[in-house]
Amino acid sequence: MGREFVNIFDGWADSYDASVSGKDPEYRDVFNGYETILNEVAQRVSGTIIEFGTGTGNLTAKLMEAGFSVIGIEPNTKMLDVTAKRFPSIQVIDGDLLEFKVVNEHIDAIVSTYVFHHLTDEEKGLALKKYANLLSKNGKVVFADTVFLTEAAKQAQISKERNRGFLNVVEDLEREYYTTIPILEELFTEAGFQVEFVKMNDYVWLMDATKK
Ligand SMILES: C[S@@+](CC[C@H](N)C(=O)[O-])C[C@H]1O[C@@H](n2cnc3c(N)ncnc32)[C@H](O)[C@@H]1O
Repeated sequence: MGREFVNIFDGWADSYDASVSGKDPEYRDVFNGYETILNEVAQRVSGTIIEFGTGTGNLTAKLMEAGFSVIGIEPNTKMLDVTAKRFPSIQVIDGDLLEFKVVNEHIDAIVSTYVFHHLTDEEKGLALKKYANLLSKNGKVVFADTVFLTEAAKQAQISKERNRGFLNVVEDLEREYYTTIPILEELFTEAGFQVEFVKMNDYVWLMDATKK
C-alpha cells in the first residue's frame, strides 16, 4: 500500500541531488530552501527517530549530525542503497509509510521530507493512527511536504505550472495525492495529535505534530 510511485525513483536516484539543489528549473520552486526545510525538521526532534523515504539520505545526514539515532525506512531499492552506503552505521530497511517493522525500539519521533503525499488521504489517516500507537505522550511526527491551503489553490498552482510549460510538475501534481491543510489537520487531530503548520515555500509546509 502506498507503493504505487516507488518505481519512479529508479530513474531519479542518480539525478535527485541535482534537482534538490535547483538545477532542474521545473522543480526549483518545489525545492526552494531545501536545506532550511531539512534543518527545520531536524531541529524539532531528538532521540531515536524513524525516517521514512530517506531518498539519497539528505535529511538522514542532518539527523546524524545532530547526534540522533536514526532508523531509515525506504521502499525503493536504489534509494535505499544510496542511504545505506552513505551511512553504513545505521539501519536502513525496506518498508514504507504504512508497512514497516521496527523491533524493540522506543521511538521518540517520526520524520520525513517530500514523502507523505505518496499516500491517499485515507491511507494518511491510517498511517497517523499507527504512528500514534508507536509513540509515547509528547512523541512527535514532523513532516515537510507539498500541501495546499485549499483545493482551489492547488488547481491554481497546476494552471500556473501548465502556463509556464512545466509539464513534468503538472503531471506529478495530478498523479500523486497532494492534499490540503484542513484535511491534514483533521487527520492529525483524529489520530490524537496536536498539529501546527508552517509555510516553507510556495509548495512545502512543515507539519509539526505532538502526541497528546
Ligand atoms: C522526493 S523523494 C524525498 C527524499 C528525501 N526524503 C528528501 O527529502 O530529499 C521521495 C522518497 O520517498 C520514497 N517513497 C515513495 N513512496 C513511499 C512510501 N509509500 N513510503 C515511504 N517512502 C516512499 C521514494 O522512494 C523516495 O526515496
